[in-house]
Amino acid sequence: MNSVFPAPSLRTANHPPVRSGRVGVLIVNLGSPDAPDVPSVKRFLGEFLSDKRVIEIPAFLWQPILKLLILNLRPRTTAQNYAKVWTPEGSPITAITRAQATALQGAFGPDVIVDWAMRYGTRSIPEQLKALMDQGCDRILLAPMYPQYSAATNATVVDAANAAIADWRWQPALRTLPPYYDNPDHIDALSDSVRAAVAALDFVPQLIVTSFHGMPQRTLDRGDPYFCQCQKTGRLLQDALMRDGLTTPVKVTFQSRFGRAEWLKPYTDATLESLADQGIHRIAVVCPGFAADCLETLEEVAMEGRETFLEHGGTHFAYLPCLNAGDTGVAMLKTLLARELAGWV
Ligand SMILES: C=CC1=C(C)c2cc3[nH]c(cc4nc(cc5[nH]c(cc1n2)c(C)c5CCC(=O)O)C(CCC(=O)O)=C4C)c(C)c3C=C
Ligand SMILES: [Fe+2]
Ligand SMILES: [Fe+2]
Repeated sequence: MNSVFPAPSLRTANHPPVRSGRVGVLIVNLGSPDAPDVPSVKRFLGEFLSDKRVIEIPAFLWQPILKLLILNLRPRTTAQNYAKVWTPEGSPITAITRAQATALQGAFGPDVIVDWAMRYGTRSIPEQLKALMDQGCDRILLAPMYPQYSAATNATVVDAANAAIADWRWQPALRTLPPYYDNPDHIDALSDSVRAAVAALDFVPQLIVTSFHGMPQRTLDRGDPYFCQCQKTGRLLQDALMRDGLTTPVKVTFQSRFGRAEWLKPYTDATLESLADQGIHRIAVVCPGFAADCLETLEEVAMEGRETFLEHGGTHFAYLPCLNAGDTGVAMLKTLLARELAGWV
């Protein structure tokens, strides 16, 4: 067989110069507008909310609502909210995702390039996949920064990557980091970070509220595992905190409801309104569904959530940050990613 393949003409052909043999790791998060202003937010929301994985309503019904109503009304408020959390390095989620990739650069050896991309907005998945391929990465590990799987987050990252390489002649081999909601390294990192943050407070919380991003209830009915994975993260976090001597109860809630349909319950805002009536006046809130702090955690929970709780009889509120690019979070990501790179490096 070897003597007839490849054909002699191909054996002697001059191949254009190519680089190969390296491995890429692409950290991916959701994305942000380029600036906290109305045109940028409109562009960002236009792309994000046109994704059929995010809004599961037929386009002929949804697009008129999006274009005529949502994109004319929502960007003003959303831009004001972004302005409250914007940093000199840009949107928090962008700055933190960049810092995570920087911290992981070199962690897997000289032939593994760690890069980052956003599913929506600037620094797109197609651009960064191309950049990795141009640097010789013919094997790429996609790493969606979502601990719990949902079609609206993880699946759309894989869709975008597959669409990006669909017309390439030489495609890289792709792997995907699985959801890590119950991974012991993740749970330990969460538990360590929550314990350290609680120990640094000047009050003793009666309850730890975990606030996960919400999803429409019908996504659960249709088989999305997100709700159950959030519940399991909450339960395992409770167990790990108990094991390590913090007996404060943990409650799972869901934030960021969008639209009028029923979303996963209990809602974070309604919970914060009702806790004081149940005798709970001192709480710590943490968002274990987010690998990086962002608009939803910093504005909606740490700012608005605090106000809601204090206005409804609460006396002490602490927001505990996400794992972000801190040592604990980066060490955890390094362990998880190294496991997925097995056989490649
Ligand atoms: C962590 C997982 C996330 C899930 C699940 C999710 C589902 C989901 N989100 C919307 C609508 C919006 N989300 C918005 C912001 C936003 N969402 C996530 C993550 C998840 N979303 C993040 C990390 C962010 C913040 C991005 C940032 O720039 O900081 C927004 C924009 C803000 C606003 O206008 O309120 C919308 C809208 C839906 C409909 C949905 C599930 C189907
Ligand atoms: Fe969202
Ligand atoms: Fe929100």
